[in-house]
Amino acid sequence: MIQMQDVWKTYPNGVMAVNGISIYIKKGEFVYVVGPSGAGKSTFIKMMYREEKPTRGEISIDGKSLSSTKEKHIPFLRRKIGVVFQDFKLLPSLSVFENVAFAMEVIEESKANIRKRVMNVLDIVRLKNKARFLPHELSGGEQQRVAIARAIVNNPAVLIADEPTGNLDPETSWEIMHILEEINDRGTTIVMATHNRDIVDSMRKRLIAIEGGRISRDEIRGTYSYES
Ligand SMILES: Nc1ncnc2c1ncn2[C@@H]1O[C@H](COP(=O)(O)OP(=O)(O)OP(=O)(O)O)[C@@H](O)[C@H]1O
Repeated sequence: MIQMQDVWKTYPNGVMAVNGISIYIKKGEFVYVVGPSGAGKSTFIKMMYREEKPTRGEISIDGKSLSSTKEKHIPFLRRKIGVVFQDFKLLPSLSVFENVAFAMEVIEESKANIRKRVMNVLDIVRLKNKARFLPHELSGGEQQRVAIARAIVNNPAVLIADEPTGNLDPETSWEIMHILEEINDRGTTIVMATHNRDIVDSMRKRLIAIEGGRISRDEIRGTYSYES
């Protein structure tokens, strides 16, 4: 599903953020990415959705190489990948429904089908009853649930989450995790960078630890064990 072969990333300012990472993530896996601040976690996952390009090495998603994908085909590739951020990134003047519909691939879709699909994903994140609300009328956890709905509306093969619980209290973080687990149960591969020790240690999943831009641990049901 996701393959990286000896991937390196040096930023233009000379910072060597990722230094020779090779991994294979299978379809349907749930993978935590942990490590100290500045270890290279965000850079590692940004390269998966082509927000950053590797300086060296090969990345492929679903057998398709990211480096040989032409710029004009990047949007098609991105549709295979949904992304969720720590700070939600919702459009403030659009309702919950519109935020999700806006992200939907709508070529040759009837209005009724768009509505059906949007309401279906709002149901998955348990926000059907708030479809008309604006983002500022929602709690942080609800906003993150909208962001998750938006990320899965095109039915991506992979959902990438960069510290999705970073701005949320523990109880709300757990709600988000249960939703991500449900989405994973439906077959979506999930890669999640996190500093949340409790979650990692309770929901034991594959764990990739990054330190100094390299993989320091790759465990089937790993524990956090970092100073956070
Ligand atoms: N756009 C950029 N330009 C230059 N350097 C960058 C850029 N983005 C990140 N870096 C540097 O690359 C290194 C790795 O950063 P990255 O954001 O990948 O770490 P991280 O593990 O996600 O950290 P955190 O847990 O604090 O989010 C850091 O030294 C950081 O300062």
